[in-house]
Amino acid sequence: MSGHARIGLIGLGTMGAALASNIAEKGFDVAVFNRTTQVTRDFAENAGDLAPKITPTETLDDFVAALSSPRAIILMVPAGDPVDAQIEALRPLLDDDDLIIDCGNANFHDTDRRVDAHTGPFLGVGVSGGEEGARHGPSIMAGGDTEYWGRVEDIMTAIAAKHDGDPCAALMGPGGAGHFVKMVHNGIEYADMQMIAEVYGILRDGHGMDYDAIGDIFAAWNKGPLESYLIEISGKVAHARDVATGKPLLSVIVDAAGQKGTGRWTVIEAQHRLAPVPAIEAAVVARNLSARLQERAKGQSIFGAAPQAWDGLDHTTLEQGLMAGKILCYAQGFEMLSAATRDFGWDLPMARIAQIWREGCIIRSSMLDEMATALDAAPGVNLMFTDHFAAILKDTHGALRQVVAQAALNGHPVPALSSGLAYFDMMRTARGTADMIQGQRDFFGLHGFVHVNGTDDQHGPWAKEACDPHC
Ligand SMILES: NC(=O)C1=CN([C@@H]2O[C@H](COP(=O)(O)OP(=O)(O)OC[C@H]3O[C@@H](n4cnc5c(N)ncnc54)[C@H](OP(=O)(O)O)[C@@H]3O)[C@@H](O)[C@H]2O)C=CC1
Ligand SMILES: O=C(CO)[C@H](O)[C@H](O)COP(=O)(O)O
Repeated sequence: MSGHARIGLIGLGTMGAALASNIAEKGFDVAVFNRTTQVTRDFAENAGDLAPKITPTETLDDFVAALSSPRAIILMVPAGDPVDAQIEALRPLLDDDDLIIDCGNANFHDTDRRVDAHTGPFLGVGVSGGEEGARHGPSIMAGGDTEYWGRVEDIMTAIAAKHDGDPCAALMGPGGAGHFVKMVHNGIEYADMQMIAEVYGILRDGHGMDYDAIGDIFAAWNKGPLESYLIEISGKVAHARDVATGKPLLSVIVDAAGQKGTGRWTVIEAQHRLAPVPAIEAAVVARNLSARLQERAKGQSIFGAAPQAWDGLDHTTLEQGLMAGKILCYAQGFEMLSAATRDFGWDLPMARIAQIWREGCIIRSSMLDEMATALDAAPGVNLMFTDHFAAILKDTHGALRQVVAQAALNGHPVPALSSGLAYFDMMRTARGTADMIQGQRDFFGLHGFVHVNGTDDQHGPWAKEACDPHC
């Protein structure tokens, strides 16, 4: 038996409820189901004008029966076991050709596994934009077969954010490609957020500014080259007040960052791909360290507080330093996507990825439009070497250096900004210091090195002398 709803959605939490409303608002009939039935009832009751497009269901059988055939079902439940359990519960109720679409933040390895299991048509789709994005237009990164994407592309492009009319939704490639791109998006998100937090720390502890003044600076930067969602909300967060006490909100938030895993996955996967993403690594490490509240308090009691007040850097230097840092973390993210293209035989559409990140997602930024243009003009080139961004980095890396140097001299931890700078400096140093690493490796393990004359598998004098007492 098949019903009339064009698509189904399971999981009416923060994202699922917003996504279902978005789908209904765009004119598609949507059937919904939630593990806790009262949530479904509340959702339906509060649907207002959208109610005629929404079919609330209270059993999986009714949910499946409400869908038109071939069915398409979005899962918006926590990643991991809940997704497998939901698939297992659904498949016996479905026809062989019915499509399941996991729109949560799945680990792309899980998505690959689910596709390879061949239990039925499956798409792994990364969705970014938080609740607001899901409700009014997220960025959508899909992975799977072109045919399956084709079945729901009209819905996905209708609900997606638009940039000058261009939907921020696209098929990234087969299997886990969509969730891979979403994972890297989140890795960039971590680094971008961390860099902003580091500059906030300099303004608060170095310059001694109050929260409103810091909010004003972020608001001003949001009108310039740093214009982005994360800068915008950082200004709003700095201006916000705690409802209970009336104090600045930031002053009452414990400085221990949460994390659900996508940043960590990015870093682990980057190591497997030999893709250097030091700013993202630094951001993950910073979140881990932030959670060590007692140890940090102990450290302060032993060594004294680290952040020292100092005369400060002018705001333009901070703004430019943050610009350079931001470009370098996006460059690292795109390089990781290139590594996946190479290693997995995917053909990730770099410029298109930058395009679909221009609106809707958490890392949306005015720079992404320029990144899309730069990556389109120079396919396969590291973003930092493209004409446009190389020119900006030439103008701004000095500011980043000043920020990092002054922060270090005054005891302000700026791990992501300094990792960004180290990446920049390594990537602009033709002859680095790995000759010493190779010499050391050959000395203790006869691992061999490449001679500058081009001959490989060379050894130092210790090889011939079987490591006599002088070597
Ligand atoms: N929040 C965000 O900003 C974003 C989240 N995501 C991803 O979207 C997915 C959903 O996140 P979000 O909406 O925030 O989560 P919520 O916690 O708000 O909602 C989770 C939903 O999943 C249901 N659920 C939980 N566990 C199970 C289970 N074992 N079996 C079946 N249903 C279950 C819950 O039902 P019940 O009411 O019964 O508890 C609820 O409807 C996650 O993968 C998340 O990482 C992606 C982008 C942004
Ligand atoms: O995917 C998202 C944004 O793009 C989610 O909000 C995700 O939860 C953010 O990651 P974390 O919780 O680890 O900060």
